[in-house]
Amino acid sequence: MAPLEHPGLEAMTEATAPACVEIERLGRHYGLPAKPIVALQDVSLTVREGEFLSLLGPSGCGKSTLLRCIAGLDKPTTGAVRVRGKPLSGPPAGIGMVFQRDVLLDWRTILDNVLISAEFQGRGRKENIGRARALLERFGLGGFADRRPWELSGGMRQRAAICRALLCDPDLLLMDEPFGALDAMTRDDLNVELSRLVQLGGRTVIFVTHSIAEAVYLSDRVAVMSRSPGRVAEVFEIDLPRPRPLSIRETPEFGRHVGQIRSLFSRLGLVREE
Ligand SMILES: Nc1ncnc2c1ncn2[C@@H]1O[C@H](COP(=O)(O)OP(=O)(O)OP(=O)(O)O)[C@@H](O)[C@H]1O
Repeated sequence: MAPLEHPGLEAMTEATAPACVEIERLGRHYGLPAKPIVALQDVSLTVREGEFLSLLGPSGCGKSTLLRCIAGLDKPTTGAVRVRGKPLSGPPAGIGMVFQRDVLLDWRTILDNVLISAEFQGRGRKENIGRARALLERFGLGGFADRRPWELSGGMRQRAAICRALLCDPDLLLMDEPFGALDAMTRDDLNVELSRLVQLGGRTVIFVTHSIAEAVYLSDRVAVMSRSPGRVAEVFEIDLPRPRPLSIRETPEFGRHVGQIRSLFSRLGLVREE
């Protein structure tokens, strides 16, 4: 069974770690060339190995489009994405993806839903059962392996979706607003679990969210996107120490990061100040 951790990378600093994802002057237009919908324009960004980067911005600014381009599920109109130096021509090897909705198959057990990613990658089911069970255990679903998705709460289903994404030990994890539909307590719970996972090893994570506090809590850097057309307006370093207990959200340093980002939101006209 492959280890759940990625030892080694944690010692690297942001400056010394090699680039994992390089986005260069990326543009994505939809619709007719005569009347295009410009979802993204001139986006350049580098995400380093082992880094947790959040894409933060209002609805419709192109966060999901950018994530799909990185996942090789959508093709840029202009510019390029390289993963570990290679230009994309489809989903790159070694990625895991978690979507806004859990997309579990109702007719399969939770264990079999988790094992789907091994099946997709042509890996043996039997060889991966132990790892799938270990992941379910770690995410508090040990007793639910034989249940069907409709027997679980929204938070439990999303946990199962995360286990599925982690099964093949991806070194690049792409998460498209995975906790957006959850209640605040479940969201806090999963934020803590994800933060622990990041702490364990040097997995690179790109995480889409609408929530400033969630982005600050989880990330090493936060890229704030502006709307129409979607661009990266500014990238913020979050130098809060890890591990990060939830109580870090009550510290002045946390408040300072949130305040800086909120003030950019305000300057960009993304929030209304009464
Ligand atoms: N397949 C598509 N065809 C046409 N337009 C699209 C398509 N996908 C996205 N768009 C448009 O591109 C823009 C960016 O959409 P996208 O879903 O990437 O935004 P988002 O920031 O992820 O939004 P949300 O936070 O609401 O999920 C929107 O104007 C959307 O209507």
